[in-house]
Amino acid sequence: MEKIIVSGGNRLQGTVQVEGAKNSVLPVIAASIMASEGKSTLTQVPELADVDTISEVLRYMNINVLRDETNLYIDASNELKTETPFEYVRKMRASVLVLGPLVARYGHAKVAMPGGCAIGSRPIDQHLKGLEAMGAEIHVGNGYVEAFAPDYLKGARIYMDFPSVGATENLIMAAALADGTTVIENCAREPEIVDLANYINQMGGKVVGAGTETIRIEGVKKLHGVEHAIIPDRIEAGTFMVAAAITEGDVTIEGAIPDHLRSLIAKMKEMNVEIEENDNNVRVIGPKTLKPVDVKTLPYPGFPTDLQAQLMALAIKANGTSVFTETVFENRFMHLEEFKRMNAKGKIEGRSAIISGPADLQGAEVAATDLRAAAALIITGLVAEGKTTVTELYHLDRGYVNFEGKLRSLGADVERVVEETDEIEQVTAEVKKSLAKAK
Ligand SMILES: CC(=O)N[C@H]1[C@@H](OP(=O)(O)OP(=O)(O)OC[C@H]2O[C@@H](n3ccc(=O)[nH]c3=O)[C@H](O)[C@@H]2O)O[C@H](CO)[C@@H](O)[C@@H]1O
Ligand SMILES: C=C(OP(=O)(O)O)C(=O)O
Repeated sequence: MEKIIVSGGNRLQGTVQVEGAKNSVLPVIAASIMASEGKSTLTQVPELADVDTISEVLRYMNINVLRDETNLYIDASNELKTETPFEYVRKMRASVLVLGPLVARYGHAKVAMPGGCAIGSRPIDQHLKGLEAMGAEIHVGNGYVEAFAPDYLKGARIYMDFPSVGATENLIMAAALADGTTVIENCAREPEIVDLANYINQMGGKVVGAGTETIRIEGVKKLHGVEHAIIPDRIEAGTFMVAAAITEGDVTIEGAIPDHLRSLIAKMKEMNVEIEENDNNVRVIGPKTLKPVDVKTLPYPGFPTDLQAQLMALAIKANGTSVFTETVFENRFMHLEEFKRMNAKGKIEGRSAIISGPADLQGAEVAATDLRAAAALIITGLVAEGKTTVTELYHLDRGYVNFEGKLRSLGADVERVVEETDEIEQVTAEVKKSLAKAK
């Protein structure tokens, strides 16, 4: 098993480059399914486990997908399968994003139901309600969701119960090839939604209003492949901003778009962090003393749930009591128990976590509970006394490219090691070897 070992005490200094956004490239790759002509070339694609997983999904469907470092070449002009098996959804919930594009192009899709994950049940009722409004017949059973639209989808007016990111993306894609115009109200406004809309419009689609609470999509007959550059990952950028601040460092995050980070910048300034905004980067200088902060996670442009664990790490070092309220997911404070193993002080009350700082952080063995918690625990290890070991790194690799290497380039004492297999595993391996010889 792999683990990351980080030794506390080093200030981070220098420049780090942000990758393309995981939460943009996944829906964009899903949308490429709708290109019945031509090929798509996606650039600034992050080399993440989730990108490999969704690429496997597309190959299963008979789509040609080739990767060359941060470029992805997709040719969906073949006749495609309209089903995807559980094995992919098990690895990555975002596989459900192929539902909308498949129903839009073929009038049929059968996709394994995405289970929940550690942070919550994460149902897809909003996705299905919108597809039904566009005329799809939905069957759920045996762990699968199947959508039928033999006369293809029709434009509709859809009011979302709340601004679900994935549901907004699935419905934009479904509407792009529907017959007529669709209006989606109370939809998500994330920058990744705007990036998806831009890609679909480059393909020949007609999407207007992305980034606002109402999006209007005029269905077209067909879409074609295009070249598209993925926007920078605001969550990775924010993660490195916190890493700089917590170590009293001085780091420039190249590629960060300040306008995508307004809520984090505001909260970090409240905590006495110095932040310099430039067109294509953000410079962060961490203070000797941090002030506490109150944060409530909300749909964009509110404070992002994906930066909650990271800012909590910073609050653990602040002089005073901070309150974090998580309104997006029902179970996204599991990292607090791991922080407490490092001598952090905090407790959960309902949907809020109360953090009492500053803590005298001690290195410990901790386990990642989701991909953002993984990053937050490593960041906390940067300022703990002694060594911190972080396991369950498959979480981290879903959302960060070479996280420990980038931290090392900024001066951190951090390495990824492969844990020696334990005795039972070693004995098992030896027995297997002997049996093989005996045959
Ligand atoms: C690949 C990707 O882009 N992932 C992001 C996306 O996830 P995802 O698209 O899954 O997040 P949603 O915005 O859909 O979910 C927000 C909340 O709504 C609930 N919900 C969602 C859909 C639905 O039909 N019914 C329902 O109840 C979810 O369980 C969750 O509690 O947005 C989240 C919220 O910004 C981010 O944390 C994730 O990083
Ligand atoms: C929750 C996240 O991603 P996903 O929706 O892919 O699980 C995240 O990026 O923090």
